[in-house]
Amino acid sequence: MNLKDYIANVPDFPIKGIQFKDITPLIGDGEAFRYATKQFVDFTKQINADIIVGPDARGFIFGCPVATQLGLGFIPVRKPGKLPREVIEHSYDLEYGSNTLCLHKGDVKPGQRVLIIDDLLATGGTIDAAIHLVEESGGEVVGLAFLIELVELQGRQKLEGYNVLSLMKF
Ligand SMILES: O=P(O)(O)OC[C@H]1O[C@H](OP(=O)(O)OP(=O)(O)O)[C@H](O)[C@@H]1O
Ligand SMILES: Nc1ncnc2[nH]cnc12
Repeated sequence: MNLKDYIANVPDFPIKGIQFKDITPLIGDGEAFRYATKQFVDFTKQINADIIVGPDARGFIFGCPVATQLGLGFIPVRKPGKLPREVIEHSYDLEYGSNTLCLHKGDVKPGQRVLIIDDLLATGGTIDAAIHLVEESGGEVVGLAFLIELVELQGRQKLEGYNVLSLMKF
């Protein structure tokens, strides 16, 4: 299966100059969604992760099915004002703006083997923030998995030393 057939390119969204990669055709197709999830499940087994972390919001779409298929927990990393208990937070820039991500204090346990799953790696700001939060909690980031990597934006440079999987490169 060629997963690229299920990604729509949308020029100038959300602002002029951005080539937005729309994943909704992929997740709207049962076979394509299952195929992508299977790649993530195989990677999770291979690196022996014991918990999945996913950034708000598209990281939830791919992280949750992997967690349920393997009987692992899922921990959300969320945008500000969404998590009800005490959080730790980290701010970052992205391709179109800046943001802050939050993680409930104590959700990731010291020594846990964490796989972070997100839909897309662009500048790497989001994943870098998620890594900071997991490591500040004492978790060990044993893998980073993305559906899409935007190679020109060089997000991978921020991820040296980590085990990175991307299912598609644009
Ligand atoms: O590598 P980066 O430059 O950080 O960009 C990648 C991030 O950007 C998008 O999320 P966005 O913040 O747009 O939020 P959403 O998932 O709620 O749409 C995408 O889902 C990644 O999380
Ligand atoms: N070009 C892009 N397409 C979709 N999501 C993104 N997140 C950051 N850059 C993106």
